[in-house]
Order: sequence, then structure tokens, then C-alpha cells
Amino acid sequence: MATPAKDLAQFTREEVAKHSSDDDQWVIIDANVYNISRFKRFHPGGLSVLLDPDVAGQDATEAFYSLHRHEVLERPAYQRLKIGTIAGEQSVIRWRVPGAISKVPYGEPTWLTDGYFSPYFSDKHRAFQKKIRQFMDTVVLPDALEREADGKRPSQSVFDKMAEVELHAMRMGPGKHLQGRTLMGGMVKPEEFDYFHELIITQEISRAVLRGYGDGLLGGKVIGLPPVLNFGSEELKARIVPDILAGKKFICLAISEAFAGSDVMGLQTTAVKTEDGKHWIINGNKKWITNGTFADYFTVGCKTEDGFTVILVERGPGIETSQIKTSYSTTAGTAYITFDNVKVPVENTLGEEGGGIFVILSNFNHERWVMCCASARGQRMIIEECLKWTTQRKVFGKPLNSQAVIRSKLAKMISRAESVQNWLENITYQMCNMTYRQQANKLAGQIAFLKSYSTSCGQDTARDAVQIFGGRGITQSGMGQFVEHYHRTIAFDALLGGAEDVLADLGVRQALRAMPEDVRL
Ligand code: HEM
Repeated sequence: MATPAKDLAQFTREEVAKHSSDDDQWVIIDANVYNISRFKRFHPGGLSVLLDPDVAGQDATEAFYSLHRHEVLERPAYQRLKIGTIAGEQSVIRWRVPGAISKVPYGEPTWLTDGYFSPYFSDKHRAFQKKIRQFMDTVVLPDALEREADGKRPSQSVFDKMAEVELHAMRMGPGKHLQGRTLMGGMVKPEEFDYFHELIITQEISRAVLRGYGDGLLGGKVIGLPPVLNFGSEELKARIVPDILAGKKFICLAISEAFAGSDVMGLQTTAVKTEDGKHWIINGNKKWITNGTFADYFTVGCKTEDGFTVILVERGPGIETSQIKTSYSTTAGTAYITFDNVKVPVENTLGEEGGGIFVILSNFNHERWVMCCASARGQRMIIEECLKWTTQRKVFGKPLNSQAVIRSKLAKMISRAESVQNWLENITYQMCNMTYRQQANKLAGQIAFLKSYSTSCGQDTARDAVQIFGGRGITQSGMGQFVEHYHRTIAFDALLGGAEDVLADLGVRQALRAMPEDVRL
């Protein structure tokens, strides 16, 4: 995505300086020469700044990068302004080279940073990460930018390309569903695929795209399909899973409602058996359901005679879905869903009747862990933005990072992101060595703590980043656009999968339950 090389004229700095009159004006930015004679009247930042004697005919690199993202120069409308380069000089700004590793300190976790080591990631993981990043940068990112702008769900062509390399299947983590599949062109064998591979995929998605599109990219499937894979009958799985993993059909998790969110046992959607016992009749509503507007299948938590039961519902008569407008874009397809006497075969029950709480709680672990992966990466992305901004932005004649208060905020941000990532990697290692059931028993507390901790770190980082960016941190375009987006949407992380305080308390309650009886101070 860097500016394509083409045969451009070469100029000396002296030649450029001659073009500094009101009607003939050139400017140098990063060793490239721009003719802004006509453009200056249309310049969104105004005319006067371009007529300044330090700008007209001069090298305005520093002034330009303290006010614009490099992306501005890549826009086709502005690329036309480029008429040449400075003889004997090279551009130094590298921008979004697909697949490239960031050289900004803390822009990558240590396992991806040159000269550091990791007990968890192998060279095979590194090669896999490279392929995934290239895929995200070249296939997903262009669509993400367009869909964020028009609010539609991610394009089918992206889902199809993801299916070609089995990304839909890999996002479900290790397991039987990978058997017989060629993962990422065969670079990982299904039996070698572990939770670190899945962590890589999740983190690369959150790095590449904005929050709404990220969830639109079948976040609903990541949380809605596991109950089917883990608790569905073989017949049900054979019927619906292949099309979902091929990106042809969509599924979402429908638990929270207008009546209850974190309070799962307080849900009011009911499922009542028909007299012949062959069907459920479902009535109620579900709210804030990611991908719900375009889902074909709904993994629904219902109140039943014996307690709480999870049922797979297929879109059909009696189901209405409508878009909820939230703080992020509508690409995520966040839905309000109503079920009005919806008839579902009992064979669609997931797990035991009345045993839904185990289905949901064990699912929550994986769901929350995925959210921790995304949260850790989101914070890192904001740190990279802040490090770049505070270096290129000058205040009182010096870079912003020469201010101790700014460095203090950076210190806290970096420490938070590093601690979240390191804890996450440890938990991921535990997951790699435990069965699904062991994870449910042993890691529920750990994951709840990490989710609560990482999203509260994210909220602190969002607040600090806005302070660092000032007015730009609350402006939807320009230098602070990612900080603004992060700050506006950070509450999603802190709410989805369980609110922060509820999760922290869950962690403590799990610990108290495991207190041995024979210990005393
Ligand atoms: C090829 C050269 C340039 C192009 C294509 C360009 C384009 C733009 C665009 C698109 C914006 C809107 C904000 C954004 O989208 O980021 C903008 C804002 C602005 N530009 Fe330029 N610009 C150029 C050079 C310059 C130079 C040399 C200066 C001089 C210091 C300048 C000063 C400003 C200012 C002050 C703003 C308003 C920034 C803000 O609202 O924070 N621009 N420019």
C-alpha cells in the first residue's frame, strides 16, 4: 500500500524553492515534491498555512506530519499532486507494508520482536503469524475500510477467501472440526494447531481492523458455534457445521436480553415442550446479539421446566431481527431479536435439558479468552499510535514526549499492555495442556480475572490516549481517528462476555470455593 514507484522528475531543493509565489507553489514532504498551486484553495486546513514562507517552496515534512496521517498522501486525489522527488534523496517513511512487523518499541509483543525469546511460540507460529498478517492486510483491511464507511456487513468475498484457507474453522480453536482440512495452504497440520495459533488469528484481526468490523467478521460464530460443536448431536453438527465453516451460513449466540445480561439465570425467554414432546415452542427476546441481523442460526439460552437450556434455533417463521445502533458501526450486525411461538425440534437441544448453565459457563471461558486476546492487541495498537504521535508532534519547540507527564502516561500504558499479554500467554499455555472440561473447572477464575483486568486496563489506556491526543482524540478523522474510535468503543470489551465487576467477583468466588479446610493463619 506504499506509494507505487513511478518515473518521476528529479529536482534540487534550490529548484523547488523557486516555486514559492502565490500562484506557483511547490512543497517538499519526505523527499517528494508536491505541486500545490491549485490544490491550496481546496486544502481542508486552509490557504494561509500553505502560503507561510516556511512552507511555500520549502521542506514541510515536520509541519506536515504533525498535522496529518501519512494516509492523506496515499489518497488518489492527492497522489496526483506529487510531481517529483529530490535528487539523491530517499523517502524514509514506510507505511503499511503488507505483513510487516512494526519497529515501534512495544508495537509488537516480545515474541514477535527481534532479539527477544518466548517459551510458548515456535518458529512455526512465527511463520503462521506472517501469513495471517499478510492475509489481513491485503484481503481484510481494504474491505474493513469500505464497510466501516458504509455500515454494511463484511463482504461475502472476504468470507469466501477466509474459507479457502480455513480461517473460519481455525477461529474455532483446536479440535476435531479441523480434521481433514488444509489449514493456511497446509502450513499447519490440524493436529498441530493449538491455542497459540488461535491467539495469533484473533490478535491479527484486532490489529488490522476497527472494532465494529472486527465483530462483523463473524464474532458471533466464534461465541455461538462452540456450544454446537461441544454439545450438539452428531446429526445436527453434520447438518449445519459445514456451511458455517465454509462462510456460507452464519450463527450467533443469543443469551443476553432486555431483562437480563450478566444475570444469566434471570433470563426470561421461555422454551416449552409441545404435548407430543417432539418440539420446543420458544417465546421471548434477545438483545445486543452480535451478527444477529444476518444470522441463519441462533444459539439461544432459554428458561425451561427444569431450569435453563440451550437450544439451536434456525431462522424461520416467528423470528424477527432488527439492527440496534450502538457506539460502533453497524457492520457488526448487532441485533434485537424476538421469538414469537418459534417451533424447534427437540433434537436441536445443546447438552442436557436443564443443563444449560454448564453449556454457557464452559463456553464463556473460551469466549472471554478470545476477548482478552483482542483487548491485549487493541491496547498495543493504541500505544503505537501514542508513541508515533508524541514523537512527531512538537510542543514548545520540542517533541510532545519531552514532557514528563506524557512519558508517565506512556509508562503506565506500556506496563498494562505487557502485563495483559504475558498473563494471557500463560493462560493460553494452560489451555494447551488441559481438556475442555479441565479448562472449565480450573481456568474459569483465571480467565474471568484476566478479562476484567485487561478491559479495565484498556479503559485506562483509552482515557490516557485521549489526554495525549487532546482534541484530536475526540475527532473522528485525522491524527487521532483510531484513538477516538478506541475510546468510543472500549466499553464493548468491558461489557461483552460479562461486565468487569461481575467477572472479578466470579474470580474471587472461584478462589474461595477452592480454599482448603485445613489451613489457618
Ligand atoms: C500535499 C500536501 C497536503 C495535503 C494533500 C493536505 C491535505 C490535508 C487534509 C486532507 C486535511 C484534513 C485533515 C485530515 O484528513 O487529516 C488537512 C488538514 C490540515 N492541513 Fe494539510 N495538506 C497538505 C499540506 C499541508 C501543509 C504543508 C501544511 C502546513 C503546515 C498543512 C496544514 C494543515 C492544517 C493546519 C490542517 C488542519 C489540521 C487539523 O484540523 O488538525 N497541510 N490537510
